[in-house]
Amino acid sequence: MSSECYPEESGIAAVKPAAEKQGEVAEMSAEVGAIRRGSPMHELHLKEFILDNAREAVYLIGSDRRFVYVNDEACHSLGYAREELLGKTPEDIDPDITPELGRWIRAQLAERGSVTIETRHRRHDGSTFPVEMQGTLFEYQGQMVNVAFVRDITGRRRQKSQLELLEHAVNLTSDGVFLMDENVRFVYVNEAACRSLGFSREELLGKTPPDIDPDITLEACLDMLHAATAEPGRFESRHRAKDGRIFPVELTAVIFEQDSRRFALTMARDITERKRMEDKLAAREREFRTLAENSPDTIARYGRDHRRLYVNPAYAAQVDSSADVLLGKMPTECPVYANAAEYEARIDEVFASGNETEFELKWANRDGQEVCILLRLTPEFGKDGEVASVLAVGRDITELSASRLKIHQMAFYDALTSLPNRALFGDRLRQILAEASWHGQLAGVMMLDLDRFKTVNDTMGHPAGDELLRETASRLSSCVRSYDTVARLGGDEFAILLPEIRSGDDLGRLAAKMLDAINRPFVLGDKEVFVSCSIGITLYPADSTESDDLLKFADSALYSAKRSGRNKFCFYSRQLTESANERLMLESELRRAIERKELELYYQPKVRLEDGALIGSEALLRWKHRQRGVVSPDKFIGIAEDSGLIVEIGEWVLHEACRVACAWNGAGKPLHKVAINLSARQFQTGDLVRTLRGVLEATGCYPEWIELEITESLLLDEESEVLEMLKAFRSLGISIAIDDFGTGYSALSYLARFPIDTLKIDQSFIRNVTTDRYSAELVKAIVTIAHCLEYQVVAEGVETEEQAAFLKTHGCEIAQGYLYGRPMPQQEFECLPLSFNETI
Ligand SMILES: Nc1nc2c(ncn2[C@@H]2O[C@@H]3COP(=O)(O)O[C@H]4[C@@H](O)[C@H](n5cnc6c(=O)[nH]c(N)nc65)O[C@@H]4COP(=O)(O)O[C@H]3[C@H]2O)c(=O)[nH]1
Repeated sequence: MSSECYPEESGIAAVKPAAEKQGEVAEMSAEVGAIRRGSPMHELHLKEFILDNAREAVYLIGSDRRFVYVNDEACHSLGYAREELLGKTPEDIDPDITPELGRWIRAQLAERGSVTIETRHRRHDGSTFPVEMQGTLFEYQGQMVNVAFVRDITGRRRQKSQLELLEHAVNLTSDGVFLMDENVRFVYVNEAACRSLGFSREELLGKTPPDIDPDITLEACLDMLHAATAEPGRFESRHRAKDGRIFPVELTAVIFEQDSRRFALTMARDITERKRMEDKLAAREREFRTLAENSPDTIARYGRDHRRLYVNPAYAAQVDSSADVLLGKMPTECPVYANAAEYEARIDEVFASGNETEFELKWANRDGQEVCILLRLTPEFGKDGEVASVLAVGRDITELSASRLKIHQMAFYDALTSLPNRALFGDRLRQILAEASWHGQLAGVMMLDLDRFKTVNDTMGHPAGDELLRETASRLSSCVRSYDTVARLGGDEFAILLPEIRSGDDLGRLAAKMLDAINRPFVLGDKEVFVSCSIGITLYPADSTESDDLLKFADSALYSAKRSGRNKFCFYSRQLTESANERLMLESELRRAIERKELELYYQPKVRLEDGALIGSEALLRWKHRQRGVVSPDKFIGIAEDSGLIVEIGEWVLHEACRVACAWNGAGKPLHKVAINLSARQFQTGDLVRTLRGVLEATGCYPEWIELEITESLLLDEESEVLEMLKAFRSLGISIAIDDFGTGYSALSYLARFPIDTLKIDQSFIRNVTTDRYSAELVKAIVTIAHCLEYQVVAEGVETEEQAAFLKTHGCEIAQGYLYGRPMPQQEFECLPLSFNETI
């Protein structure tokens, strides 16, 4: 809108009238006036014809501001009949003419003779449309006449707004837009083009590309314009800004024709930042190459198809190959890695996740040695943000891996047998219990130890002991399934973990199999050795769900197996635990029993069956506990043996028994032998002979006044040492009795080799001797064999006269049992008669 002729706020554009048109219209209007006032008819018709066929609407406005003439176009464009329009005023058809505008138009006409404005006209149906109205005022025959030519500018307005929209859009792009005519002069540039070069639009228009591009000539531009096809071309060049600054640009040019004229449209993008990034990338790539080529670590780059895109010299050297061979190959192709498939899977993983990962790659080198490489796979991202390649950096950790394995082996495996050790067993146990709990499965834990390991170790030496352990480990392992665990906990103690079992019976069967396996002879050096083992078994979850408890329970079951004669297996029961706790308590109290003088010896008479004479006694230990009362030896001797307290207690017993033997023997008195029980543990200290000698000396007891009672198992367990000690006792003049004969191995063969004087038939045979034929026959056989070997026979647990009579009849010399008296204190014993013939 031009502000020179109309107030801006009116919103109506005023346009200067063309001078020629002004003259023509004035003349025509004058003619119209003349016609009305009686000009010749043909002229009148001609002029009316011209006006009615004009493209513009024509209104002739009289001095009273009413239309005195309108042409056809005026009627047509407004939808009125001529009669309807004539007599109307401009305000009737123009909704925008306010009184103020009307005054302004009139003033313009009065002052300048003409006025052009853009306004709106309203049709008969009420719709409006934009128009350009040109009014001219002139005086005709003393009258002021105004003729208005009105043109519908709807199309022009639309075109204009489209152009404005286009311009706005072009200005929004950050790329510079240059439109060049056939002389490659800029005929249009957008704001971005001005901004990037620092020129105003006016400065740029009319310039040519060489004015802003130091790398191009006008001739080249013209050649391009005239030679180029309509296909857009893209190339890089440089632009020079108004201040002389030169910067890189990417140009996209397209040539087109319009109204037979050639134009070139060029879009220019400032690529300073991109170039900087590319330079930076190139520098980084150079840097990477220098580092990679000189790195002692192996470096390889992989594409999405697992094929190598790059390998550094260290890589080629390590696999003893060359880049030519390695490039383009996949890990599964070359070189042959043990876990190449995992390698490729890891590459896929990095491509998919975009995260780096690490793993150990193993392969055999040229010499067949296993090489271990720690590989780190790192994603390399492309411009699109996607992983473009994966970089694999490898470090040789063969030595580290070997020492790590060794440390692991040392920490979790037993060096001698290579079995898992206690720590690993504990770990696996916890893990298996967690799994068993999740899957609702049963599991078994066994504790096993060898019954005669100490003997082998002591008599055949440690190398033989080691061999025995190794062979035991191998036999046990061969008894179990691959997913069971056999561990060596220390010494001759083994533990077995058995997941996924069906029932306790499975464990029983397996334990029996293990007993058999260990019972087979072991060849140690050039000797054949027979060993047995004891096994304790506990069951998850029946016995406990806690790993520590299960170990403890298996241990107490093992103890129980040992107590019940060895070469056996035993299941854990709650009673076992309770008795174990009880044992622990008793053990601590037993330690104080001697100093508190709670121990006492009772004596049970031994009677010669032939004449009923009291010929001796057996010293039997009693513990008079402050709270518990008299504690039976069955309850505490075992504890004393296991804890080692038996050595001290045994010495006290020897002292006490010898002291009493002195009292009951001597001048004028018949011989009274006091039998003293010795436990196997006392033999193991090695000091027993010296101790006994010392006691005899200290008490003044004669060796023939005492007899030592040992069990058969002692003869089996500790063969050579025991034999030596027994010989020493014999040489001192002390007699030896085998206690509880018949309950153990009853292997008579060994008896002959030991210096034994007496066999004591176990009371279990005597109990039924008169009622059970088998017991009777057995007792008779024992008596016969004993006599053959020149041993004396003592029958234990004689409770009835019938039993005594049977024994007497069958040649048993001595009897002991409640029939003659229960074990009793010394004073009470001293009141016994010297012969039982009359009393019984
Ligand atoms: N039912 C029945 N039992 C009879 C009869 N006659 C004797 N007895 C019991 O049979 C056991 C015989 O002792 P033992 O076989 O040497 O078996 C002994 C022995 O092995 C051990 N013991 C006792 N005192 C000592 C000791 O001072 N040192 C060692 N190492 N062991 C001892 O304790 C075991 C048990 O001793 P006690 O309880 O005193 O039990 C004694 C005795 O009281 C009878 O007619 N009927």
